[in-house]
Amino acid sequence: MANSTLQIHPEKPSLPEHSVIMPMAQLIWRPLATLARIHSKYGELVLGRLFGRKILFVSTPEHIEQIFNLEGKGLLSRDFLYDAKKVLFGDGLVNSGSEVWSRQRRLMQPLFTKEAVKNYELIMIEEAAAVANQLKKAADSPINLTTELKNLIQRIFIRILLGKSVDSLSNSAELIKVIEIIRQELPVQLGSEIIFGSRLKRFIPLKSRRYHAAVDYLKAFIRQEIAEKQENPGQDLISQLIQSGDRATGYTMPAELLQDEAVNLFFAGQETTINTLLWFFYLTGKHAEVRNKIAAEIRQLPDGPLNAAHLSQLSYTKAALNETLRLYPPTSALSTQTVQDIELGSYNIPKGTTVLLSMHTTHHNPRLWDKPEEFNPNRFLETATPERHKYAFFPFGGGVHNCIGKHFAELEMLLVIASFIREFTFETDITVKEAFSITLKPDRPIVGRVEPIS
Ligand code: HEM
Repeated sequence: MANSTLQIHPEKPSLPEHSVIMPMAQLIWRPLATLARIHSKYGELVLGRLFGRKILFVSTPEHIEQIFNLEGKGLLSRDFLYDAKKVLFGDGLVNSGSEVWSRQRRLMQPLFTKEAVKNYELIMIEEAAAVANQLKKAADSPINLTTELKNLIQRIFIRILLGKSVDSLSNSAELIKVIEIIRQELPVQLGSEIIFGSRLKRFIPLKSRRYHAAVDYLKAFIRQEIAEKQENPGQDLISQLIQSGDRATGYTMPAELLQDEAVNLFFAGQETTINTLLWFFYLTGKHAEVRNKIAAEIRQLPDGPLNAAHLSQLSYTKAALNETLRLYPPTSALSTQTVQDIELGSYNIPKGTTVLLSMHTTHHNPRLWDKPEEFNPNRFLETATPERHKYAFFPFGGGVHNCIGKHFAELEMLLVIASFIREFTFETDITVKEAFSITLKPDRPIVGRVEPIS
C-alpha cells in the first residue's frame, strides 16, 4: 500500500485540481445535482479542492462503511465544524468535540431505544388524530399539508420535550416566531461559516442580529424550563435528561449541556421528520396504486385506538416510507475530516482531508438500484429485497454518529401516517422539485385534496 499521496484508480483518473473549481463552485448553489455530476463524471471516489481545502467525495457503500469504521476508531472527526455550529448547537450531540460527545451520547442513548420512545406514543397519536379529524372535515377544499405537518410535528415535539402543550405557554407566539427565524436563517448562517470559515467571515457581513437574538431567546426559555424541572420533575424529555446519569462514574449533565442538548434535539429532529412526511404524502398522493395498498393495509388494523404495537402489521406502509427516504433523504450528505493519514480502499488519504458522504448520490446509484428514479416501495418488502450492502441505504447515517432519534422518528412518522390514513387519503397533482438547504425539502408547499374514508 502506498503511503504518500492519493492515487486514483487507473480507469477513473484523479482530477487535476484546476478542473474541479467550476463543479466545486456549483456545489455551493446546486449541491445534490453537482455531487451526482462529480461522481458520474470522475468516478466513485473523487478528490477535489475548494479554497485550499482537500475534499474527498465518497459514494460506494464499501467505502462509506470503511469511513464510518475509521471514524469510530478516532481517525476521522467532526471537530472541524465546531465553530460553524456552536452558536446554535453549543456542545450538544450534533456539535460536541469527541470527548464530550461520547459521554453525552452514552447518557442519552437509553432515552432513545425502540422501547423507550414508546413512552411518547400517546402524545404522538393524540396530536396526529386531532389534526387528522380537522383535515377530514376540510375535504371540500384544497389543503396545505406543509403548514399542517410543520405545526403538528412542532406541537408533538414541544409536548414531549416540555411536558406541556404549546397552547399552554404564555409566550407561545413569541416562541414560534423565534423558532421560525432560526429555521429560516440557519442554512445561511451555517453555510457561510462552513464555506468562508471564521477567517474570511470577518470580511463578509453575514452575521444576523435577528438570528442571534432568536437563538438567545430560545436558549433563555429552555434554561428557565430546566430550572423549573429541576425543582419539579415530570415525565417530559427534559426531566429525563436531568435524571439521566452514568452509574459507574456518578456523572450527570450540567445545566449548560442540558440546554444545548434540548436545542440540538429540537433542530435535528423536526425538519427531517416534517420533510420526510411531506415527500411521503407527495409521492403517495401521486401514485394511486401505492396509496390504495397503504390504505387497505391500514384499514385492516383492529378498530379502536391506534398503538405502537399495530405498526408491525404495516409492512407495505413501512416499505413506502423507506422508499421515500431512499429517494429524498432529508439529511442528504454528511461530512467528516481525517485527523491523520488513512487508507481507504487502495488509496492513501492525507490528514486534513474533508470527506463528503452523500446518501443522496448512493441512494440514486444505478449500480445499486434498478431504475433508481422510480418510486417503488416493493424494493423494501422483506420478500422482494435482494442482498444489498447495509450502506446502500443509510438515511439515518451510520457508525458512531448515527441518528440517535431514528426509532423516535420511525415511530412518529408511522403513527402520523396511520392516524391520517385511517381518516382520509391524500391526492395531489402538483409537481415539485428538490430544494436543498440543510435538509432536502420540496421547493413549494404540498397542496392537495383529502378523500375521507367512511
Ligand atoms: C426522518 C427523520 C430523521 C432523519 C432522516 C435523521 C437523519 C440523521 C442523520 C443522517 C444523522 C447523522 C448526521 C451526521 O452524521 O452528521 C442524524 C444525527 C442526529 N439526529 Fe437525526 N434524523 C431524523 C430524526 C431525528 C429525530 C426525531 C431526532 C431527535 C428526537 C434526531 C436527533 C439527532 C441527533 C441528536 C443527531 C446527532 C447524533 C450524534 O452525532 O451523536 N434525529 N440524524
